[in-house]
Formats: sequence, structure tokens, C-alpha cells
Amino acid sequence: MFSNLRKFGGNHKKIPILHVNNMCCSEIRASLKRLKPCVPLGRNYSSLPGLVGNDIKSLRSVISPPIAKIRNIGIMAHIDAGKTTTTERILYYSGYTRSLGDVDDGDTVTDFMAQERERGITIQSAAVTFDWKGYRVNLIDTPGHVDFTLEVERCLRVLDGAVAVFDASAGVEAQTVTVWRQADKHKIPRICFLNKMDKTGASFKYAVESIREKLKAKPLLLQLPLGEGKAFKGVVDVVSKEKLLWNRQSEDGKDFERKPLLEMSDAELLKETTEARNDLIEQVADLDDEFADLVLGEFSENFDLLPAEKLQTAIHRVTLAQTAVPVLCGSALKNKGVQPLLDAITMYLPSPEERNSEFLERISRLLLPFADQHTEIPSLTAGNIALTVGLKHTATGDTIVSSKSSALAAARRAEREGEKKHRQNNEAEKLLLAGVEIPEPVFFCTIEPPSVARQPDLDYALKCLQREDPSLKVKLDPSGQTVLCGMGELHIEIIHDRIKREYGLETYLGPLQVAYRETILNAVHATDTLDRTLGDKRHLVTVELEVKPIETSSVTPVIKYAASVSEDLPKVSQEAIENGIHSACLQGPLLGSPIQDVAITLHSLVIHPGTSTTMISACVSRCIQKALKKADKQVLEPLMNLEVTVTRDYLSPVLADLAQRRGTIQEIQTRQENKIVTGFVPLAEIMGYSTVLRTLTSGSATFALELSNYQAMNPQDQTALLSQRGGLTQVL
Ligand SMILES: Nc1nc2c(ncn2[C@@H]2O[C@H](COP(=O)(O)OP(=O)(O)OP(=O)(O)O)[C@@H](O)[C@H]2O)c(=O)[nH]1
Repeated sequence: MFSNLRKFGGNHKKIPILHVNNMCCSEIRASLKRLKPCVPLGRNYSSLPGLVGNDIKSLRSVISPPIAKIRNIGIMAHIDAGKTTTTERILYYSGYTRSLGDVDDGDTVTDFMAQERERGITIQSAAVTFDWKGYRVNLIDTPGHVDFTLEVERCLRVLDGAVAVFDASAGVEAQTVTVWRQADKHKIPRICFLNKMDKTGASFKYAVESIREKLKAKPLLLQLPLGEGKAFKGVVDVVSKEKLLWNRQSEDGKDFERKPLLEMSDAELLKETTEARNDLIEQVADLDDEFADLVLGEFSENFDLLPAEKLQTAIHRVTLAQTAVPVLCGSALKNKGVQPLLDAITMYLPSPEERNSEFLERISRLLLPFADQHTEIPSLTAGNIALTVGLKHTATGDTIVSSKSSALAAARRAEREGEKKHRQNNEAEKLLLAGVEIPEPVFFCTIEPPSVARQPDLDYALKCLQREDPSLKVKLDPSGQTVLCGMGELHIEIIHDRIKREYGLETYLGPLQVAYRETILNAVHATDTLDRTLGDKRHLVTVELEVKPIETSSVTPVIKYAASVSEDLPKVSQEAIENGIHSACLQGPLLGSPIQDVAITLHSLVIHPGTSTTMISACVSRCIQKALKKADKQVLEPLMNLEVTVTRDYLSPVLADLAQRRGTIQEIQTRQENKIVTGFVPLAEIMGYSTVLRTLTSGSATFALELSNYQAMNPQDQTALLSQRGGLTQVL
């Protein structure tokens, strides 16, 4: 990977761009260290990373940060927009340089080639590494001149994110368009920094418009400038509604204050910021369904109540998806706006793990098993069985191949085979080992850590256990409590015990509950209209549909469209409708459990132009819930196949007990001295059965249970269950 590194000689040669990823920070450090003798000492260069001065940080101050806290980013722009100056400020504020370098004085850290210093331009990309509030940032300052486009392209290939720097008086310039397209090609999430806000002619509005028009990007205005040109004195943080003012006395811009905007002192600015924040929320909601659901649900009446963190998380997702770009502003030369830019880099740009969809598992040890004894072996040949430890991403049921190329070859073969559909012996299926069939969990219970602070430890333990055991499901109930869903009492007890023994965590389990389902008994019609204005955009949808019972034994509803609806229905609207249907069917009106055995027909759909897909989903979902409420409803309970093996002497008490448990006996067979009783019994009646059976038969009987199907409860039992569960919401 580093074979293309040039050697450093006595003259000022530069490190060619490194393939930066989380694996090679140490190599970057090593390279920068080698740079030491080559740096002219005209300025306080004791600050170069790795060279520790009295008050200068060492890179070692962040030792092996977790991958989630790494940012590999580039700075890109048109020539002279101010990338090198911005990088200088970044190194200074993060504590890696002792004084502020100046392009015009030829003493910056990253422009260290003689030609760069003489001409005041960046020619080769330079890599620097620093830390900011617990994050490790590997940053590359790339050349802006059109002649060095290839150098930019070389950098972009290895970056996870980029900051595009603009001259706020010029907006988008020719070279920016070129590098922007390159970043598009490599799918690099970006944030924009409108620099030179202090320059005469600087215009925030003009620069934002040029991003919209020339780059065809959607700018998310996270800041507003406080003044422009000579009057520029700071920025307003739109997300938190605070103003950031730099102290005039502070020469290096380190000193600035962050103050909430107040009605008393900043009435006009507060109004402008609130409008900008509402626009931002609306824009993000339009691009991110999860955020739209949140905004429409809890905060639709008052966006002011929406916490800044929720908005920030959604902006991160939108940035990662590259559907919009956050925009910030400042003046690197006048030392304003760089610290918030650093915050935005860590907050909105992705970590390497968020970018790389593919992973390579590292197997640290291979073991040959003999019950609970293991012998380490150096290698394994095809056809053998062994154990491995240390896998981080693999879950039970996955097939592991030795390399990416063999995986690709297997995929290609599978594709070829897939085309030859009618061949009897389908080779494609042989390429993957049979996965495991995961049965539906039928029990659930809440689980709590010993303290709120230990919740992340519990989440981690459950994540690991789930990889090993896919039949364990973990969900959050509407109140945010963690819920374990498992195959039975013993299953959940074992999980509870393993969390204690293997993860040192004492957890508390809520009462074990049966996972019911619901259905309806008659067809019902409903119509609904959703009319909501977000910002200055009106969302208006009217839906008319029918929900009717059918026989499927499936929680996946059958969806039909009336001929008048299916004509010209765009794919996005169809997806939105189906999302709305599926989410409505997850929570029935009786117990909040999934709805099964229904067909939904959409009779009419009127969508006002500009209505977001989230609003369409929300309206369809609400309309179905309305219909379900009107229908005659039925609870379905899990019915288990039961097989009890019991000696003749104890057969009568076992049968009598089963009759009391609403059991149905199908058959009684004789096998030597034993009777084998098979039949059905509702799951709710069989909880704690092992203890009862042991008592009834002096420990001589055994039993086996498995899910048969979901059956309708009789009216009395259903009424009893509903009154017992009154208010309790089920999450399955
Ligand atoms: N007024 C003003 N001038 C700035 C600002 N930032 C940079 N400059 C000046 O703009 C010129 C170019 O700055 P650089 O930092 O070298 O820009 P660059 O984008 O790295 O340029 P290349 O490396 O050649 O692509 C220099 O004269 C800087 O002093 C700023 O915020 N305000």
C-alpha cells in the first residue's frame, strides 16, 4: 500500500498522498516524523505532529481511537479559496502548532515544497493528523489548481468525507465544479465552508445560491453570518439558536463566546434564526424518513421543542446519504468560524466504518474442539470442522470465504447459475452453506440494566449474543425500554444468566409475556385526509381504502390497488403507500400486536403536488388504523404442538391437567411401558409446565413443545386477556 512513498532527501520533498484509512494512521505519523529534518525552521515548527513542544500536543495524546471516532477527510476547492489557511487554523486550534502560519509569508505546515512556498499555492496533497474533542482526524489539503486535478482524484479515492472551501465573494468557481464532480464520482459526503466572509463583496446568500445552481446540491444552512465583509464578526448556530462571537481583543481567534439568542436582546435575529431552523427541519424531514416520522409525531406543533441532537443526528444521516450538504461560514484569515467547522467535521462527516459497506473479518485463532477442550491449530483444510474466535461481524448462519476474490467469484458463479433457472442441479445454492431457519419468538419480557449508565454495556452484550443466537430478538418498546423476544422461558433465562456470567452484568427481567397477534372479522372502509403545513410547504393527501379478512396465516398484508389508482402511480408513491400499510399492520388496536390475515385495497388516493412521501405513508397508516378500529376484532394466540411421554400410572392426572389448560388431545400412542400423548395447547396455558409435570408424575414424564399456528381465542378468554392486559402495549 505504501510502496509508492517517496524517500525524503535533503531538499523539501513532500509526502505524496497516502492511502489514508484507519489502518494506516501510524504510517502517516511515521512519514510526518521523517519530515522533521526537511522543514525549514523559520517559524515555530516544533508544532509538527509528532514533535512535542512544551505546550504542543503529541499525536500520541489520542492513542488508537475507536474507529467510530476517526475521520479521514480532505479539503478541496478552487485555487486560492483558502484551504491552506483553513488547515493552518485547524492545526493551531487543535493544539498542533504554536503559531498561525500564513500562506503569504510562506510559512505554512502543509505547503512545504519550495515551489509551494514561493508561489503561495498547493501543488501536492499533504496529510496531517490531529485530534479534536476526542476524535482523530486525518486531513488532506489538496491542490486547487486545475493542473493538479489528478492529485485531487488520487486523494478522493481514499477519503471518507470532504470539506469544500469557497471564497464567499466568488461563490462556486470553475475548479470547484470539477472537484465536486470528482467527489460525486467517488461518493464522498461533503460539508461546505464559505470562507473569506470578511472580504469586501462577500455574500453568504450569493455563495449559497451558486452551490444550489452550479453544483446542483441542496445546501443545509447550519449557520448564518453576523455581518459580511468588514462587518463580519461571528456566526449564528441555526441548530442550537446560539450566537458565536469572537473576542476582538483575541488576536488568534481562540477566544469566542457562545450565547443563546434571547427575545429581549436579539428579537430580530431570533426571528430570522427560528425561520432558518424551521426551514432546515423541513428540508431534512423531506430527505430522511426517520426524522420526518419524529417531526410529524412529537414535534409537529412546535419545532422549537425538537432537541438539537435529534436534528444533528438526522443531518449526519443526510450528509452520509449525500442527499444534501451542510453549509457553514467564516473567515480563516481573520480566525473566525474554524472551531465550529471542526465540530461539524466530527459531527456530520462519517467514520470509516460508516462508509465501508464491506468488511474483512480477521480470524485470530483456529481451534479443534473436543467437548470443552480446544487445541489451537495453524490451518485447516476443506472438509474439516473447527472453531474460531474473535469474529466481529459474522453471525450464525453466515458463510465465510477465504478472500474477497473468492467471494466475488462465488457471486459471479451464482449469477450465471441463477440465469440458467431450469437446470435441475442448481450449483448456485451449493456455493453458500445452508443458513439456519430462524423460528418466530413467542415470548417476550423487558430487561433492565442495574443502572442507566450500564445501558450501553447491556446493548453491547445483547448485540454479541444475538450474533451467536439469531432466534433471540431485541426491540425497544414505545416507552424506550429494552425487550427480549425468545423461544421460551428457558431460552430467556439462559440469556439472562449468560449476560451475568460472561458480561458481568446483573440484569432485571420483567414478567414473561406471550406474543399474541390480531386480525379482523369483517371488511371495513375508511377515508382519511392529512393536511399539514411545514415551513411554507403544504402537504395534503386524501386516502380511501378497504381492509378485509383473508386466510393467509401471514403477518404480511396482501396489497391491492383499484384500477383508477394504479394508473400512473409513481414508484416512490407506491413505496410510501406500502411503507404506511406495513407500519400500520405492526400494531393492532387491541393489544398493539401484529395484524395477520388481512388484504388492503386502495380505492382512491389524491396527492397535492409537493407532498412528501413521508406524509403519504403517515396518511395511509392512519387511515388503516382508523379502519381497524371500526372492524370486529379478534385476538389470535400461539397454539403449541405438545408431546408428553408419561408412564401408564400417571396418564390420567396428566390428561386431567391438560384439559384444564384448554388443551386438545389428538392421539395417545403406546410405546413399551410409556404412553405418548400428542395434542395442542395454547402457549399462555403452558408456562411453567415443566415444574407442574414433574410434580404430577414424580419426575418420570418428559415433554416437547413447538409452535403450530396462531388460533382465534374464544370471546370469554379474549375478554379476560384484554382486561388483564389493560393498558399494556405489546411490541412484537
Ligand atoms: N480576506 C481573506 N483572505 C483569505 C482568507 N483565507 C485565505 N485568504 C487569502 O487567500 C489567499 C489564498 O489562500 P490559501 O490558503 O493559499 O488558499 P488555497 O485554497 O490553499 O490555495 P491553493 O493551495 O493554491 O489552492 C491567501 O492570500 C490568503 O491569505 C480569508 O478568510 N479572508
